[in-house]
Amino acid sequence: MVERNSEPSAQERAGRPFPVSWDQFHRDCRALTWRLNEVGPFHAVVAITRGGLVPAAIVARELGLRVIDTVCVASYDHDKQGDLKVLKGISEQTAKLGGGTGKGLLIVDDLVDTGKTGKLVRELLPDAHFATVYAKPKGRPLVDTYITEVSQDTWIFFPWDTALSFQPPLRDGAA
Ligand SMILES: O=P(O)(O)OC[C@H]1O[C@H](OP(=O)(O)OP(=O)(O)O)[C@H](O)[C@@H]1O
Ligand SMILES: Nc1nc2[nH]cnc2c(=O)[nH]1
Ligand SMILES: [Mg+2]
Repeated sequence: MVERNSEPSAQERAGRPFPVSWDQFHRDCRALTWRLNEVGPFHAVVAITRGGLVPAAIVARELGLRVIDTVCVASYDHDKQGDLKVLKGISEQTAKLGGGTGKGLLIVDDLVDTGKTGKLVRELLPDAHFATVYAKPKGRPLVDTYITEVSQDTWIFFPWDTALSFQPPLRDGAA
């Protein structure tokens, strides 16, 4: 565990682990697309980096969309949330497709937690449709479409951040 000072990280505060496999993530992204298919059509997908890139690729593939842009945001340093910074906004071409307000654009992220990232991107593109795969209660009101809600004290472990590892048997003190 990376610990930089004595303050507990967001991950430690969350406590309840929710590991997601590639298979599960793919299934959840497909389920998200089923819902989005009823809402569209969309002109383009806007992925919130970096976590939004993976679901954005799957959703774009399923919806037949080939224009994919990014809003690049830096906030959590591993698992501690600092000030939000927009490192890159959408291109002029994508902004035009969204009529300046994001209408007809589909913003995709892996999850909303506190909602800070979602709020910032919604301010940039108020009329866009915002979809995430997972949602925690604080951020949920910001999202138009999501698949699975988890409690606020859950920490989601994504497959690109994790690896298979040995677990000791319950008898030997495993949690
Ligand atoms: O609702 P919030 O409390 O703002 O948290 C949600 C954001 O946190 C994670 O991204 P992170 O900032 O960790 O960066 P990453 O996508 O580059 O991993 C996640 O991918 C969301 O974008
Ligand atoms: N991986 C991961 N990143 C997050 N960023 C904010 N909340 C979470 C979470 O539950 N899991
Ligand atoms: Mg992110």
